Amino acid sequence: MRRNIVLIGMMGAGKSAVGAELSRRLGVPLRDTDAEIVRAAAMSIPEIFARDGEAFFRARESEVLARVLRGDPAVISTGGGAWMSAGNRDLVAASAVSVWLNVPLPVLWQRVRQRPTRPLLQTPDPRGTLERLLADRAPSYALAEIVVPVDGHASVEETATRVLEAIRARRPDILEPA
Ligand SMILES: Nc1ncnc2c1ncn2[C@@H]1O[C@H](COP(=O)(O)OP(=O)(O)O)[C@@H](O)[C@H]1O
Ligand SMILES: O=C(O)C1=C[C@@H](OP(=O)(O)O)[C@@H](O)[C@H](O)C1
Ligand SMILES: [Mg+2]
Repeated sequence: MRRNIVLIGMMGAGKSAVGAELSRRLGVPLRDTDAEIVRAAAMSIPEIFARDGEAFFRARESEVLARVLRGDPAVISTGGGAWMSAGNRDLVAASAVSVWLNVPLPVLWQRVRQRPTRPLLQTPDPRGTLERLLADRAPSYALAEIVVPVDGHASVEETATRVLEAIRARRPDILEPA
């Protein structure tokens, strides 16, 4: 593989799960920015948000993203907010292909509703919050180099196949051996 593959999209889009499947298939490491932040801080994401705030988390996220982009080609699963920073988008564009997993709101909601792991959804109306975040972020996500629409029926494996097909169609160079 000749370039990093960076998965972007909303909470629950499948960036972590599909990223893991892609890394297995491609035989390259998976770098999940949330997991790297949690490991370095030795705290969970809700703990980091509660103790240090979102701005602190975003700063660590940008540092981790820059570091993993400099490494050997990998599949990089970002957190849903990473793509909202223009600086992060520019960094990704310089050394990676960006792939938006575009998942409809009802599917996202089904996946994230029971989980206390996403501090941004700890609101009185988490579905409304998710809907507003999607509306705010979709125009930025649409700037991704590759957009993969994912419906609620596609498994993680099928979604990984769709991603590889989309990359082969748009950027066949990327999947050649480095
Ligand atoms: N295509 C899919 N089909 C079924 N379940 C999925 C799919 N993608 C993700 N999931 C499940 O949805 C949940 C959220 O996925 P995750 O990979 O953590 O999303 P993200 O990292 O984008 O927030 C996980 O429980 C995951 O197993
Ligand atoms: O959308 C966001 O702003 C966030 C998404 C989360 O990652 P996932 O997209 O992997 O859930 C995590 O980075 C944090 O809770 C903030
Ligand atoms: Mg994730």
